[in-house]
Amino acid sequence: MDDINNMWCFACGPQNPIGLKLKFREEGDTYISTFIAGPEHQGYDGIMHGGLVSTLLDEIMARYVYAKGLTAVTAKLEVRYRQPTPIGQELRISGWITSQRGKMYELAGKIALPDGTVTAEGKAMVAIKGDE
Ligand SMILES: CCCCCCCCCC(=O)SCCNC(=O)CCNC(=O)[C@H](O)C(C)(C)COP(=O)(O)OP(=O)(O)OC[C@H]1O[C@@H](n2cnc3c(N)ncnc32)[C@H](O)[C@@H]1OP(=O)(O)O
Repeated sequence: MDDINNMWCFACGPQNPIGLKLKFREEGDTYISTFIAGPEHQGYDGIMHGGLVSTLLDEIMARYVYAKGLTAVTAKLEVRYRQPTPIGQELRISGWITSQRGKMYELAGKIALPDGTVTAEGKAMVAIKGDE
């Protein structure tokens, strides 16, 4: 999982030509990204594909742990699709750590529209690989 190959991460790799190219920032104890889905990201017309909604949540949570310098993999992911996530609107994706026990972190995340409407919520268990 070296940084050269990580440049091809589907969600955040700058070299992946079909990737989502997410960028991140930390606000307090919350990790944030934004994304505007296009027609190529939809399932039903106008609605982002649920698998990609899951990808956004998976990424914001696991990558927050990775951003802390740890080699992190998602061990478990739960997604609640509250409302259809539209294409063409800026999505605010946020994630935060809720607990840690040994090598296992628990995180929560959500996706919100510009008006604050939450379209999806996630919970994840993120495991640290190796002796870190
Ligand atoms: C630029 C780079 C981008 C960085 C961001 C990355 C974002 C992408 C995130 C991903 O999508 S990563 C890809 C999807 N995930 C994987 O491929 C992970 C595959 N699974 C594994 O590698 C291992 O199963 C894992 C490291 C998660 C756990 O294996 P271990 O051998 O370390 O643990 P083990 O199975 O022995 O269990 C150790 C403890 O954790 C617990 N555990 C393991 N998996 C669990 C689980 N899923 N739920 C609950 N508990 C779990 C397990 O019960 C046990 O508890 P106890 O010690 O109390 O007995």
